[in-house]
Amino acid sequence: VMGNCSNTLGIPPGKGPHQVGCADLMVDHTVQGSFFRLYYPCEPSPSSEKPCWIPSQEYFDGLADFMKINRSFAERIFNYLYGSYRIPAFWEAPFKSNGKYPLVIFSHGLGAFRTLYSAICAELASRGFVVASVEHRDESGSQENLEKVWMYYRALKPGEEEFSLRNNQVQQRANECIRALKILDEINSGKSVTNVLQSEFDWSSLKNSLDLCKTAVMGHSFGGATVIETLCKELTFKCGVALDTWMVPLKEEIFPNVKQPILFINSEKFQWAGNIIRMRKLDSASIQRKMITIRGTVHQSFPDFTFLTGNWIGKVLKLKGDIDPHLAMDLSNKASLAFLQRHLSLDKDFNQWDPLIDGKDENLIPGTNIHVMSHKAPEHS
Ligand SMILES: CCN(CC)CCN(C[C@]12C[C@](c3ccc(C(F)(F)F)cc3)(C1)C2)C(=O)Cn1c(SCc2ccc(F)cc2)nc(=O)c2c1C=CC2
Repeated sequence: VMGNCSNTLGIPPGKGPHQVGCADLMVDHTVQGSFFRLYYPCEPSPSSEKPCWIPSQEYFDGLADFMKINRSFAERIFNYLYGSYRIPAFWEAPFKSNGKYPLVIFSHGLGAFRTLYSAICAELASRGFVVASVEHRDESGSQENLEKVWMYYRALKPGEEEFSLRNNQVQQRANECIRALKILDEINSGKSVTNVLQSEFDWSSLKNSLDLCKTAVMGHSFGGATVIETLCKELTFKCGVALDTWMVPLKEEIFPNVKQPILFINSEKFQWAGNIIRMRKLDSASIQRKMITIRGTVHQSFPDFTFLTGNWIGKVLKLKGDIDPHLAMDLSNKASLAFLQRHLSLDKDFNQWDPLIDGKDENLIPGTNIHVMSHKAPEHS
């Protein structure tokens, strides 16, 4: 793990009643395996510490590759800027057994990895969800794999057809979300699981603690496309929350097969007409499909970076929008909680935020800010 991660400021902790713990599970090193970080309601445990936000140096290398910058230069920059941050959760704190919790599977964006959305995952866990943030092995992220051989983000080869690569990747990503669900289903029914990572966490303490009838899938950008692909493949997922979705990897012919409710939460700056038009093709008279846009946000307003960079650098690197990042994250999380309560039939008080699902807030736009010509292009065009 990294050096002195002294900075507990930065990423905001969950606002709900539960303390949050986190633990990593890697079932096996093959591509058939599964690797995710679990965020869960935990017993107060002063002895546990909050782990570093970036688990190991190789993640900085993965980020450097992704951003096409020199690795050693990036390592120095990232260590200086981000090396000291912790995530708002207690490492391997004892699981709080308290009835059955609903489950959310989270899918990260292109070039990202399982720890970068901890503000979202920790908030949900503090509200009484168990959240599995999957680490995808489709070479769209950076992660440890195959006996610690690293599979870095793979840039497109010249001439490689982006769509077929991305569609294959989104299928693999969906399968990884479904595998994580299956593994948690086995743990829930008391099956013992071997964790290839050194971990003191007692995974058997999760036995009978998940209500798998109340399962949702959530994701950012490429992870938003993964939400749609996963809903299509696995009906156990009752609904989806898609954050600033990148619709490019998806085949439109699967859209009629998606039967579950979806909440699209978009940033103001990332979206474009073609992408919105494809989201609109998922509109349905019979299945609830909602869309809201958060004023003053950018694509990176959803991952944790948005909290960790000073205003000046954050704006230049487009990691921050004009809106206060805490306010933007609050609106996104509360709208998500209200939508999850509605479609997982939870008996909580998240329905207090129902107006946000309809964009009723001064910092929200119902639907989108992108003007999409509503008429269809003439057939003969
Ligand atoms: C030139 C590279 N070129 C690659 C195709 C474009 C790179 N890019 C814009 C970036 C990510 C950026 C970023 C991160 C992190 C710092 C840091 F300094 F804070 F570390 C800075 C700057 C560079 C903003 C995106 O790809 C945007 N994006 C993302 S970003 C997900 C992510 C990745 C790494 C993170 F650390 C946090 C979040 N996920 C997607 O699923 C999709 C897209 C676009 C379409 C689909």
